[in-house]
Amino acid sequence: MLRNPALKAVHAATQRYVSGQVRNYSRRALTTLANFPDLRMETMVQTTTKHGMDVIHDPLLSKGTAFSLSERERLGIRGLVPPRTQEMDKQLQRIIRNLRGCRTPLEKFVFMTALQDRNETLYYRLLIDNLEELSQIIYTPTVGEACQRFHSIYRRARGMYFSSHDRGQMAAMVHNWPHDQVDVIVVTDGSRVLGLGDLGANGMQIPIGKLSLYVAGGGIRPTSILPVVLDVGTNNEELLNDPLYLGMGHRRLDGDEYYSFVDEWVHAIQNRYPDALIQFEDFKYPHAYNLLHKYQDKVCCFNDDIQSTSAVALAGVLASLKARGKAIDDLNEERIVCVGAGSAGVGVCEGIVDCMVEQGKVKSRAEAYSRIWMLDQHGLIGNPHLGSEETGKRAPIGLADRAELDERQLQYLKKDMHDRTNLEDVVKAIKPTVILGLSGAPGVFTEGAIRAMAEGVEKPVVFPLSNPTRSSECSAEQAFEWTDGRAIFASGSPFKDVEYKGEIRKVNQINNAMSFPGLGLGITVSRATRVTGKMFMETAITIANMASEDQLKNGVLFPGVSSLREVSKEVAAKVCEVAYEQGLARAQLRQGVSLKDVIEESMWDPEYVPTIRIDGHM
Ligand SMILES: O=C([O-])CC(=O)C(=O)O
Ligand SMILES: [Mg+2]
Repeated sequence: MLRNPALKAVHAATQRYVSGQVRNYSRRALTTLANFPDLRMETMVQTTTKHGMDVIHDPLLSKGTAFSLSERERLGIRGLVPPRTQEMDKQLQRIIRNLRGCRTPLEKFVFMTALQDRNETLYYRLLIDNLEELSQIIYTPTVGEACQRFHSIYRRARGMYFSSHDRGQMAAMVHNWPHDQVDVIVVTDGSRVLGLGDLGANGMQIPIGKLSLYVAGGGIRPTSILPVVLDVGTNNEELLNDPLYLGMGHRRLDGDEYYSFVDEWVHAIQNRYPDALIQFEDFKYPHAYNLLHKYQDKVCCFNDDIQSTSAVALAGVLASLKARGKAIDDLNEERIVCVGAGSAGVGVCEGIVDCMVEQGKVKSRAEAYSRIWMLDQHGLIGNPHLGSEETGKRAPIGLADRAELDERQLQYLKKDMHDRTNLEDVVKAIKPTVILGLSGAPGVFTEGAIRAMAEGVEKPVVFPLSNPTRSSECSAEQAFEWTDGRAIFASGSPFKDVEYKGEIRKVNQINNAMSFPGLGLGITVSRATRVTGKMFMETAITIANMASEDQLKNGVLFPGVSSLREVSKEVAAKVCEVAYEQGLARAQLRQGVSLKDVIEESMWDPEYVPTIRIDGHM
């Protein structure tokens, strides 16, 4: 069909042009490129109507000092950059040296942002080649600090803001975004940024960081992503009183006003980008759930904190079963304590319950719920009508009104235990095999609780999953110390491996970053119309099966962040498979080409490609 001959013709034209055989780029090839924008990537050229400084100052076009002499000529930038053409490897050397010279993680963050604003190709090359080191800067944990300081370190526009004074205008505003093709949108209202609470419009760094991982880890193109903040105000007094704060200076909208605001935005986006995947990020409970339920059957969307966190936590628990010599479908035999009853906590536990039901070893959903003990900031979600005398230590009475618990949280209510029983007493009573932290409350995994857990089981599974590092429920060192080195450990933010009595103990990172880039890639490639629970369940199982026997024996549950592109390919292939199975995929399967090959081909890889200047009349 059109594709192959067209591809070949454009290739040949590029060759002739780049090698200097012809002065002008073939008009025919240009017309093809103009008509089929997708070909630009496959044929490894970038086209532009820009000229001179406009080329240099466009981070999507700029190659810095790497423009070839003939490109400098064609693009009118001869003399505007230093004379020596420097290849990417030399640029990387310089950048790395400067980056490592920064004193603090936040300085590195500012440095990386500046690079992204100058030259995105170089930024993504650097990120991909140093994912483990740099994801800790542009993503968790440093991104947390960058959000807290957003209004002090702000330099340059990126992403879109829709604020309370934009009501009625959003459908028009979306057209201000400069790209016609958008595949993935990450949106936050900044109401619960990681475990740091309400940070209002400062939350913008989160969508930006997540989308950088979509590009670096999932091969989505940098022109096809859109970071968004819905600025519905903030209840953070410090920000409200800070004259440098950049968001709306009023308290948060709530109730109908809030939901109709979000609704206007979703409609506006759907109007211009009907196929884009929308990732809801860092919305507080219960808004997170309500929005998910409102839109998940109507729009291609998901909630990262509820669903991706759930998939990776489930993957961790399943892999830990293997690491403990059990079968992956023995999940129903676990006793799981979950500290945290917000969007992430409830999401993770629902994922575990779904999986138990799917595995078919529980008689009912209620039985699956009975295997999980959930605590919120006041203690166990238990029975308020049991006598209170003999429970021991309890949270101060009167702090909480249990009426605030909703149907979802109440599924976990334990009738035979006192309401608000503290963690240590819960652990002593039930001897959990797994403890999950999704509370955002630093240090809530106390020494007493973890030691009590280690008394009850041979290999305690300890997963403090709150982000960033300072919100972690305990540190890796503490977990190994308190369990005599026996813990199987994973945290949401990275910790270094721990040396315990002369031996290395492995630290795993369970972060939704293992899941969302692959999911987005799978959705984009299959052009799926919806995101489904089955996709997340299969994602979890795929990730859980990635570690080798040897790795599992050594406490490694799955590959680390440095293998994110590999993990994403596997996840994407699975997501595609489910999309076709469920009849949600719109992309045609290509005869004789495996899904994995299609996925691999479609992943963007940051390399400099010839820049072709076209005139504005094309
Ligand atoms: O951003 C992260 O590291 C994971 C996440 O979604 C959260 O903690 O809210
Ligand atoms: Mg999040």
